[in-house]
Amino acid sequence: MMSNIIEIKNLVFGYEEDRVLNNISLEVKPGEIVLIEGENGAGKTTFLKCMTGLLNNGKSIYINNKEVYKNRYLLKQNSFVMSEDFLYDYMTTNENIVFFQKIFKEDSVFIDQVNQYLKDFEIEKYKDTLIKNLSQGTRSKVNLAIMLSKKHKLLILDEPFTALDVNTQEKLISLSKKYVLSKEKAIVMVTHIKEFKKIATRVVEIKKEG
Ligand SMILES: Nc1ncnc2c1ncn2[C@@H]1O[C@H](COP(=O)(O)OP(=O)(O)OP(=O)(O)O)[C@@H](O)[C@H]1O
Repeated sequence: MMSNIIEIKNLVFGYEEDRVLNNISLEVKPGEIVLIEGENGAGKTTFLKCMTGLLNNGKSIYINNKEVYKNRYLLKQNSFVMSEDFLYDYMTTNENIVFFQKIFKEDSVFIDQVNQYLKDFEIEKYKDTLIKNLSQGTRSKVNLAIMLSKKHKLLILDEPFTALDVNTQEKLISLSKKYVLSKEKAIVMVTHIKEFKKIATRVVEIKKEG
């Protein structure tokens, strides 16, 4: 029996009084690419943020049969690319990489891997540039290089392509296919890009409340 990478059990969440997510459950297995669909405002981003622990403190989210709430170290196996990144504007690309290595408690393999992605994405020349001076697309690539290099079992993607060129989109798609084939990692994503939707192994719809 393959164990789940993550389980969401009866998740209920609302920002104020109104519920956005009402009793959502989902189990994700290694090798799956789950596409989350739903109309605008249905709660797709909210759902992904609950999965990452950015909202709701990890309540109702289970990794290794333990609730992330009170066991936040479990989040270590998640990596996520959301519409906003967490890069520091007044540090260079390189300084951000070293900073995130510390935050994620990664070893030197992490640095080598990020540098390889910088090469693959053809943005090596921006290593000593302040993040605030990068174009949106280059910035997204730096973030992606960092997040893909973090050790993870689950990659959470919320419209990661908005600022990415077709070349980088293709690289991310072929990387994702490897996740499916190796059956070691999984992806949960929200995207409107057709090419990326095609590689989903499952579609889950979130319905708007009320
Ligand atoms: N920070 C917030 N504070 C209060 N309400 C919020 C906040 N973020 C989102 N909402 C509300 O929660 C609901 C779900 O929003 P969410 O962004 O999760 O939907 P979505 O399905 O991702 O939408 P879209 O397809 O438009 O990106 C919406 O009614 C939205 O107005």
